[in-house]
Amino acid sequence: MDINFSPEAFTITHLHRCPNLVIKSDTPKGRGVFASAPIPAKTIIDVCPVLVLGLEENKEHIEKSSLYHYTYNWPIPISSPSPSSSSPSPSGPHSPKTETHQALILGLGSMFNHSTHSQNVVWERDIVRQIVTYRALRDIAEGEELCISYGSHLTFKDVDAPSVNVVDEDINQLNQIQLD
Ligand SMILES: C[S@@+](CC[C@H](N)C(=O)[O-])C[C@H]1O[C@@H](n2cnc3c(N)ncnc32)[C@H](O)[C@@H]1O
Repeated sequence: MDINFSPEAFTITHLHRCPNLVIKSDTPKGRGVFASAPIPAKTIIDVCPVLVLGLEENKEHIEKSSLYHYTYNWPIPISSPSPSSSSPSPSGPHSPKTETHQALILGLGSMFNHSTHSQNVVWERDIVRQIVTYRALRDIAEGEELCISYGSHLTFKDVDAPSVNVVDEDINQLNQIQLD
């Protein structure tokens, strides 16, 4: 049977993965992605498909499993309220409303560790295609770890963080992971 690969027949997402990468195990952050050769700024590191989770399955199953540490916020556009609704949107009348789901990022996306001060990889979500593209933020030297930012609410103790006395409030902040 012939399959029609013309652009009109499918939504095509072109994939790229930078070849200059290795995974190192047993680092202080667990496994991590490292450069096996220099990577110039703006290089596409990986294009990763995502698995968007339902709110219920995330709460009932994923949050209770080790997959919890591999999920990231994923905004889903929701339909706007009826024009007769009297309550204005807090972010303005024309802002699209979203519902925050969680998504499991496939490919290398789930292997990038967090760095607050040495982040060298940025990511971009494509909500419609359900893709995250990772790019080098600057030139990355051979041997350097490739790190993204998970944001400020971490679920673990950041091994890169300067050693200060952690107060209770800081510990409370370690209870949620999010990318933005
Ligand atoms: C998405 S996974 C990253 C891959 C993971 N290191 C592995 O071995 O599968 C997120 C987990 O990596 C670890 N991690 C990431 N960044 C870290 C950091 N800065 N300090 C300590 N642990 C980190 C934490 O255990 C976190 O829950």
